[in-house]
Amino acid sequence: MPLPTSVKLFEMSPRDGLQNEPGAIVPTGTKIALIERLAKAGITHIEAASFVSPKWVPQMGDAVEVMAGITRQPGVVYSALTPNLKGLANALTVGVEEVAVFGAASEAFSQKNINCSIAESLTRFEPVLERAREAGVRVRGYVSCVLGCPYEGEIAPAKVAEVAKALYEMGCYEVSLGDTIGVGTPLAAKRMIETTRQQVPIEFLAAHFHDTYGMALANLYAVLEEGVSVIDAATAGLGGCPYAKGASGNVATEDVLYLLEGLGIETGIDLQAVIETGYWITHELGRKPSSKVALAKGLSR
Ligand SMILES: CC(C)(COP(=O)([O-])OP(=O)([O-])OC[C@H]1O[C@@H](n2cnc3c(N)ncnc32)[C@H](O)[C@@H]1OP(=O)([O-])[O-])[C@@H](O)C(=O)NCCC(=O)NCCSC(=O)C[C@@](C)(O)CC(=O)[O-]
Repeated sequence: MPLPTSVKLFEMSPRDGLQNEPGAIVPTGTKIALIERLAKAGITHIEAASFVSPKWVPQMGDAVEVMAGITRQPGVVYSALTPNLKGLANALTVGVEEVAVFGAASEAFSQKNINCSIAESLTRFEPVLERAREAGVRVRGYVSCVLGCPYEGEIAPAKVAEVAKALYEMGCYEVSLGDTIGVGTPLAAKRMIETTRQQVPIEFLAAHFHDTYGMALANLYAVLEEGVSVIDAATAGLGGCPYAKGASGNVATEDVLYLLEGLGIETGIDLQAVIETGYWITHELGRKPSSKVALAKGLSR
């Protein structure tokens, strides 16, 4: 299949990037400033917060304040995770226009992450989608562990396809496929997409790859060749997974943009502005970006 001519980049750093940040809670003002910088760099889809239990994920405990505090730019979608009706109700109080539900292709991961089985999670999501529809809010769906699970090991592509199909048929406008612990390789990624696209049209699938084994860019190239045109990424490669030792964050936005620019694929995003944002947020967190492109290019000023 020819490569897509344009790609929608879904920025994950304020949510997936910061949710596992160890140590002190990142100040609300820093989260808001990050989101505003990302929008200024030309990113049009930003996962800004997570309305989950603060007991489970303390870093996301200020979701209401973050969403309410952003100066919203026209044309930018600020999305948030909502695992259940309580999360959605909280999100609606601050006028979200898009939310996401998140399931898994692994039973064990589903239990660890959201305290229920895959089947129970799908039953739980149904009223969330119904209520969101009534409120005019779009819902994205996630499937975790699509290329491997920290507890179950290999995951069958057919199981990924089954969960993705359930989310799509429930009304998710897009289903993002997460290599949560970054264990995938290009052939496995290709096979997983080949199987899943038989159940969900390719234009409704997104790739959400973590870079633990340094394979994320290779995996992305493999699925671009399959026709995937939505990529999730986190500026500076922020993030990790509490359930997988040594797991690193999402593939870095800077690295994805450099790859796409090299392939002549449009994103409308200013790479240098993202690099500067990556240096700024990692400085706030007391470290350096993990993006190779950011480290190679450095700061222009
Ligand atoms: C889903 C639950 C809530 C179930 O957790 P539970 O304990 O089974 O829920 P519950 O309904 O029994 O409620 C227990 C308590 O939590 C409260 N509660 C219940 N819901 C909410 C809510 N929405 N917001 C705030 N509070 C909530 C509820 O009110 C109650 O409070 P208490 O009476 O004890 O004081 C919990 O397991 C949870 O919050 N899990 C979130 C885990 C998480 O955020 N993981 C990271 C995101 S997923 C991810 O990163 C993967 C992804 C998407 O990036 C893709 C990839 O890479 O694979």
